[in-house]
Amino acid sequence: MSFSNTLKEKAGKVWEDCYEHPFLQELGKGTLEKEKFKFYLLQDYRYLIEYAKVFAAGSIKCDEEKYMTKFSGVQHNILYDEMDIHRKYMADFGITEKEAEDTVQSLFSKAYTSNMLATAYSGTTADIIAVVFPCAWSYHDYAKRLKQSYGDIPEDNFYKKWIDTYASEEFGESFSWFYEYLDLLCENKTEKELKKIEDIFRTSIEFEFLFWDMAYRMKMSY
Ligand SMILES: Cc1ncc(C[n+]2csc(CCO)c2C)c(N)n1
Repeated sequence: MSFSNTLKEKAGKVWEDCYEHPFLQELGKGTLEKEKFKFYLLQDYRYLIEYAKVFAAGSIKCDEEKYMTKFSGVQHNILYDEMDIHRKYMADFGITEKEAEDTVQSLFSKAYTSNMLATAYSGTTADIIAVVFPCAWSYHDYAKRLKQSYGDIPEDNFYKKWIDTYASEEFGESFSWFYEYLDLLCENKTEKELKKIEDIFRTSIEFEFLFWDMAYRMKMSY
């Protein structure tokens, strides 16, 4: 198994704790309270703006033209495609773009994106891939498993679009270069350096747990 593929196992229990979180399980069943999803949506919209900046940093630090294009492509996809899912759900809720832009980032979300941006500014391209990797990989993994657990998501599940988008093969393809590029960058790293990459990866998935939990409890702060 390649180094990148081992990271999920190495991250340990927290990966499964996210999947088992009531926010995701209720989303799969379609029973999640809409107020909770609305809270998530607005926080996630703000989160994605900060997250997109991490890819710009990746692009600046990247020496290979091929991957530089990939970094800037993901930034574009976040701002246009991914945030479009949010805009569609926001329209259902009657939320204006101005309201979304004016949303204050919660304490947990700020901590998460500050950690990502600190890594992006001070780290290497391998560190940058490691810090964003769990976001894409875990969403794809969880959405696919929700589909398996709850069967094909029925039309009347309000969260169908969300689940189907992240579970799609197209979405899986969009970040397959994370595995390839991280493995390439890690080829000659020492044990100590690899351990650092594992720590960065695990910290992000731990923040993912806090993000689900924050949304479920609709908590802005401690
Ligand atoms: C808190 C939070 N974590 C992860 C994602 C998922 N996500 C964000 S950008 C992107 C595409 C490229 O990595 C994906 C899958 C999210 N929306 N919100």
